[in-house]
Amino acid sequence: METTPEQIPFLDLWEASDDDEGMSDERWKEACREVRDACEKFGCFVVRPYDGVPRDVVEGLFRSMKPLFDLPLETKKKNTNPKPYFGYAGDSQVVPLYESFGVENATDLDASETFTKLMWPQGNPQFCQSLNSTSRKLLELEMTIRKMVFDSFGIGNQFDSHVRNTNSTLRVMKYKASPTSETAIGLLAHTDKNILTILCEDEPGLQVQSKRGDWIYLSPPKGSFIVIVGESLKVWSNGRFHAAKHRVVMNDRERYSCGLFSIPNDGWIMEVPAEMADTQHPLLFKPFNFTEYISFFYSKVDKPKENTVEAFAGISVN
Ligand SMILES: O=C(O)CCC(=O)C(=O)O
Ligand SMILES: [Fe+2]
Repeated sequence: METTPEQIPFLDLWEASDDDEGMSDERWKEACREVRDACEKFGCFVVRPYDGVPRDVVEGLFRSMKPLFDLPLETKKKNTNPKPYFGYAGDSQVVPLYESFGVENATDLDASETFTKLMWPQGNPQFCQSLNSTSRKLLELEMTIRKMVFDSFGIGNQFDSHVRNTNSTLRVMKYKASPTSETAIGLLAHTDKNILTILCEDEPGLQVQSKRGDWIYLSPPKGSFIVIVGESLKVWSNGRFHAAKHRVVMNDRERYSCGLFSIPNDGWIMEVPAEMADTQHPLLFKPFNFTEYISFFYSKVDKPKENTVEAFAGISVN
């Protein structure tokens, strides 16, 4: 049977909004519905370029990423972090084309300066400025989308306390081109464990798996933002949202990307809000410590590869 190819939604969230006035109430409500719908159906959507994140901010970061990845390996390795993928990652046999740096709380100027100093002890103000401004702008976008999610369920009053229990990390990534004429895996299929991920890329390569199981190749217009629902938000939504599985597939061009990840604070006990469970939506997750879940995920204990959060904190409903 022929089926029509699925399309990841492209949202023009700021369509028809006045720069000074922002979004009208009406438009805000509509945007909340669009965001919720995309999170439920796909766990992923694209936000088209808009003035809130000026193009030159992210482009400035992309320009300084090549010199960053060209630094000597022993310098790059100075960016250490005990959490997997939060420091420098590279030189991996599993994903040989992939390399990345995580910068925790890069929205704080101090954190951006510390990272820059580690990489360029003589200083690199342009890089530091780009890293910090991009992180701030992407976090603003993340918070707007997160607020839309809360408002879409009528619990916008819980947004501030949620934000207080979260932090953010900026990750910059480089993927080498495929070494052969065939495509090659840049990053293995996975779901993100955090709340929301906002990605920017200079070349396409990201594929998202639909609920039906098809891999959808995303090739959004330059300057767009790809939003991915993480498992923490899926839990928060009591399973209404889909944490989209995604991967990177490389062709003959190298690729740079950066992502802003909103993340539960260490030790935070994550709980489904009471408003999200009712007779039609029985409670699917018991409260759990986010840090313990991450340790479980990366531990060697026998666990399912899929639906790991269900195995850790799921309540079975019959
Ligand atoms: O490089 C990308 O576009 C995807 C990166 C990603 O999925 C991740 O870091 O979790
Ligand atoms: Fe990811």
